[in-house]
Amino acid sequence: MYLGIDCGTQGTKALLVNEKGESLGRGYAKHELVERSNGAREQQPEWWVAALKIAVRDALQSASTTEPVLALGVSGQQHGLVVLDENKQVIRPAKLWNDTETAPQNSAIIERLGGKDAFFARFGIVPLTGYTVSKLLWLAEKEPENFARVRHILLPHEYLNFWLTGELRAEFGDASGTAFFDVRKREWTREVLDAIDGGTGQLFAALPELVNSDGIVGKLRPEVAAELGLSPECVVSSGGGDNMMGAIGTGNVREGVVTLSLGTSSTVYSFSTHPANDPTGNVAPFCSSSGGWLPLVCTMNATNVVTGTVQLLGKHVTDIDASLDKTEPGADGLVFLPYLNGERTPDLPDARGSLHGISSTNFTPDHMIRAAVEGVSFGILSGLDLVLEGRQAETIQVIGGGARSRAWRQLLADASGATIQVPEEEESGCLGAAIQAIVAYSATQGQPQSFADIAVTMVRVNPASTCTPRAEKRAGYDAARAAFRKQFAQIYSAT
Ligand SMILES: Nc1ncnc2c1ncn2[C@@H]1O[C@H](COP(=O)(O)OP(=O)(O)O)[C@@H](O)[C@H]1O
Ligand SMILES: O=C(CO)[C@@H](O)[C@H](O)COP(=O)(O)O
Repeated sequence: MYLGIDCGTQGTKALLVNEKGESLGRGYAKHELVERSNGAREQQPEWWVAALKIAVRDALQSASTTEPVLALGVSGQQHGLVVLDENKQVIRPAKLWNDTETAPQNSAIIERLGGKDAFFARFGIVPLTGYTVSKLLWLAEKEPENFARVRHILLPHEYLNFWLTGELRAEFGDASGTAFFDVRKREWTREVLDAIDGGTGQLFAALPELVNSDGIVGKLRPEVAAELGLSPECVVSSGGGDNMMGAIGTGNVREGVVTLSLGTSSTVYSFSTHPANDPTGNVAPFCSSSGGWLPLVCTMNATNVVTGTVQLLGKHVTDIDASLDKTEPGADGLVFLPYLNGERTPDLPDARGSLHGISSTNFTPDHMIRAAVEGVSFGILSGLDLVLEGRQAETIQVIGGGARSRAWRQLLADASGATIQVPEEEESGCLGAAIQAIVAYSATQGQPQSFADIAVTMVRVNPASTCTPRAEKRAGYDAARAAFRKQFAQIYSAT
């Protein structure tokens, strides 16, 4: 059997599968998250390791078979910065993808490279707040002693691969989210790092070697294998960013498939054979982890806003369906701009959330919950329009914790006009990582299999979760989206 591990923002999941795509066991452990009012969002890499151990242990204990795990793959939250010293020890907590404390450094690095247009022309990407590059400049400015000690730069999934195998390696999909990577040439860019370390070469020398998305990083360290209850012969694939692995796990390895994730972040993406060409940076031109590219829009506020709202009102996420069922599109005029953590798309790292249009008829918990769900959904549906360049999606694969809400899925169907499907295996990041492990393992056996072939066998839709769009609701959602855009423009058009 094969193991997929997904280190998300809120927790780490592990999934055991066979080559038919049947899940054989699973485990989960939560992470702590340090959030400060200045926008800092940090985690200790050792927390991910601790959660991985619990998740893998529980997956193995719950497994219906004792077959050996032949290969594993790791999916990880994108963009986080892990820095190691000369002894390969972690120097400080990782700043995460949703850290907005580094917004000034993001602007500064763009200016140092000649502005947004010049950055895009040279490297095919425009750094947004949250990408890895600004975290390095922040470290240089705010913690020069720590900066001087940096000898290795890793992303979260690469750190876990390092812990598992002892090898320092990177992979194209996750590397493309650093903004010190040329997404067109698929190689590291020294120029961007020179603008941070003054050309000493310190940072460029700290970059790991890149391996192909179907390649392997190594085998498990014997002591790690013993601790996890796995064989030291277990192969570790290159792994990748959680969106790249979610793409594989939803069959988004060919053009025409659309995936929308409702996790801590909300993301929407669709496989492409060429890099996205958006000089505004709104559509991220990331590489996929199955050989091509993955144009992607990410918003920083998703289930945190909805979960926070229901909890504030003394309710539970399972109450969302009832609130959506009891209220109509537009929440009777209540508009929730959901930028509690600042925002990445639109590019407003210092924004904050706000409620508008409160009246005596809509000032109820149900309307408040609908307004929160609509605020998050309208933001990511605008992202969908950007990724598809205005084309209508026929079906969308929805994943992440929010996909569990039947009424939220129906809202997405009604507002987008697309049929919403949920994969049979809900943990798409884990499944994608396991599929990648199978691809990598098959190559070591001299019988290489392709991502597309395996996805056809292993990725299935759960028909019971499908939601088809209701034409009679479309006008209400179009009006609600227009009201949302108008409110947004009133506040932010001058910025
Ligand atoms: N039925 C539900 N409806 C809406 N949100 C839910 C539901 N179940 C779980 N969630 C939310 O999903 C989030 C976790 O999603 P997940 O995709 O696992 O996040 P991440 O990968 O960022 O760690 C939590 O905020 C949780 O409250
Ligand atoms: O920054 C991005 C995408 O570019 C985020 O999607 C992170 O990869 C975090 O993912 P989740 O924890 O929400 O799954």
